[in-house]
Amino acid sequence: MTFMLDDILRSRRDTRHFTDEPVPDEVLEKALRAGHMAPTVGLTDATQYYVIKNKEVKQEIKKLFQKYNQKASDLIENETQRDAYTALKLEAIVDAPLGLVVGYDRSVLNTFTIGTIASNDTIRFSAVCAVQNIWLSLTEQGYGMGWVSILDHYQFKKLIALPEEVEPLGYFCIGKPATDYGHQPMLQQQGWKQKSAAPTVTEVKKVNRSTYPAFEQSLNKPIENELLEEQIQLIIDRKTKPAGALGILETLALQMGKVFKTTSPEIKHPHLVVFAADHGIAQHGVSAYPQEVTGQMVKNFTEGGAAINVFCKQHSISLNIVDAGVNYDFPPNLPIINHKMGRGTRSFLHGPAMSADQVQTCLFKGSEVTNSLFRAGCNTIGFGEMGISNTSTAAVLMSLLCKYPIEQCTGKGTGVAGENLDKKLLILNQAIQNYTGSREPLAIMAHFGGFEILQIAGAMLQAKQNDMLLLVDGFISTVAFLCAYKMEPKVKSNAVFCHLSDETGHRLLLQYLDAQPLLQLKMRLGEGTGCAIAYPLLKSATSFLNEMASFDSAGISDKDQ
Ligand SMILES: Cc1cc2ncn([C@H]3O[C@H](COP(=O)(O)O)[C@@H](O)[C@H]3O)c2cc1C
Ligand SMILES: O=C(O)c1cccnc1
Repeated sequence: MTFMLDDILRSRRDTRHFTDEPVPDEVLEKALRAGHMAPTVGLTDATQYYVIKNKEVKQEIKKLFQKYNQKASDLIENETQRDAYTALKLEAIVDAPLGLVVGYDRSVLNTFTIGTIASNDTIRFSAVCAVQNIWLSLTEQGYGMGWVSILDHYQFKKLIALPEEVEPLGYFCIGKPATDYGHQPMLQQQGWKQKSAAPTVTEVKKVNRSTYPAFEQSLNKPIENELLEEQIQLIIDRKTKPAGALGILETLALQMGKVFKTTSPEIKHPHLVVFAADHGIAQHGVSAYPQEVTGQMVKNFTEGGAAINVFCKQHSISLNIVDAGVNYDFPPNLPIINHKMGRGTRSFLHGPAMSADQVQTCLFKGSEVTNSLFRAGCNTIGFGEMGISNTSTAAVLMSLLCKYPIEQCTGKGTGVAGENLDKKLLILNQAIQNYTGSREPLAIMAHFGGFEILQIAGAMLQAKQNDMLLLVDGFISTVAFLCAYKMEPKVKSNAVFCHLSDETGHRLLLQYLDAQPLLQLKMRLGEGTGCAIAYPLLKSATSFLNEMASFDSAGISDKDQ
C-alpha cells in the first residue's frame, strides 16, 4: 500500500500536454469523490466544483489566459528569459478534453465556523486539499491535470457566472497525459527551474520569549547630530526673505530636516494608509450610519470612489487600505492588506472590546505595514481610518487617557445630533462607569479597543523608529497618535498634525498634546483626508528649503543687524 501511494505521489505531474482521448464520466466522478474526501476546516464543506466541456466556454477562458499571460511576459525585462517564458506551454484549456473549476464558498464565514477565527484562509486551504486529492486520484487512474492560475479573477468569475461569494482557485485542465516530461516537473524538464532535492526542514528547539521586535529596541538613537538643527536653521535664515517670514513652513522644514536627518529633506514615495475596522459599540446605535457602511466604504476605497481616493490622486500620493478587522469578508484578490483581527471588536459597554494580546498583535501588524512601505523607499505616511462608531471608541480613549470628562470628548461623528447625541453620551458614560479595570494606558486600550486605532498606533511608532514623517489626520487619527504617544512620547517629533477636525474633542486633544494643526477647514470626515489636503504644504516646506536662493548666492544684502 505504502509503495503504491508513493508511486502515485512521484508520478503526479502538473500536465499541459494531453491526448484527444475523452475522460470517461466514471473517472471524473471517482476523482471528485476523492476531492470530497479531503478535510475541510470545521467541516465547512465549502468547496464547490464546476465541470466545463463546452468548447466556446473553454475558448473564452483561453482568451483570458492569453491576456494575462501577455501581461506576465511583459513584466520580464530580460529578453532571453522572456523568450524562454513565452516558449513554455502553460495551459491546455481548449486541447484538454475536460475543464474543472474548483472554488470555495466564502458565505460559510457568515456563521460561526470552527477553525476560521485566526485566519479565514483556512476555507481556501480546504479547497486546495481537495485539489490535491483529485490530482492524486486522476494520476492513479492514468489521467493528468494542469492548474491554470494565470487568469483575471474578476473576468473569470463573470465568464462562468460564479456567484459573488464563490472564489475560484483556478481552471484545471484534465485529460490523458501525452507525456510524463521524463518523470520530472515540466518546468524542470524545460530547463526553467530545478526542484530542490529535499524538503527544507528546521527544528524549533526552544520557546522564543521575546515580544515583537519592533518594540523591543529603544527609540533612543545613540547618535543624534547635534549640529544638524543649527545647520538647518541657519540655511532657513539665510534664504532671501525676512527672518521667520515663511512662518509655519519654516517650522515644518526644520522638523522634516531633523526627522530625515539631512539639511535637504525630501518626501519620498508618500503613502496614505487607511486602516479600517468595526466596533462592537455600533450595536447600541451610537452612529448615524449602520455598521455595514465600513465594509462598503472599504470596497469604495478599492474602486477609487471615496474622498480620500480623489485627494490622493490629486497629489500623487499612493493609497493603501488595511482591513484591520472589518465585519465583512472581502474577496481575497481585492487590493486590501489583510491584517484582520476579527470581524469587529466586541461592545465595550459591558465587557472588554479586545484582549491585551490583541493590542500587541495590532501594534505589530501596524508596524509591519510601515516597514513594508519603508522597505519600498517610502519616508512619509499619512494615517487615515474608517470604522463606523469609531468616534465613540476614540472619545472614550481620549477621556480615559487624558482624564477629561467624556462630554468634552464626544461629538456628532457621522452626524449624531439632538436626542441621539444625548443617547451616545449616555452609553459612553455608562461604559466608563462599568469599567473597573486598571488605569494603565495599555489596559484602557485593550478594554475599549479599536483594531484600526491600535494598528495605526503601532504603525506610527514604527514610523518614528524608521525616521519617517508621520501625518496625523483628524480626531480618530489623533486618538491613535495619543495611544502611540502614551507608549512612547518621542513619537511626537516625527508627527505633523495636518488638520483641526470639527469633531468635538479634537481641539482639546491637540491642546493636550501641545500640537499645532496646519489647517482648519471644518472637515470632519477622517479617512486621512486632512493629511492628503495638507500634503502640498509639506512639499512647499521642502521646496523653499531646497530651492530658494540665499542672501549669499543671490548677492542680496541682509538686514543690518
Ligand atoms: C459614508 C461614510 C464615509 C466615511 N468616511 C469616513 N467616515 C468617518 O465616520 C465614521 C465615524 O463616525 P461615527 O462614530 O459617527 O460612526 C468613521 O468611519 C470615520 O472614518 C465615514 C462615515 C460614513 C457614513
Ligand atoms: O475627525 C475625524 O477623524 C472624524 C470625525 C468625524 C467622523 N469621522 C472622523
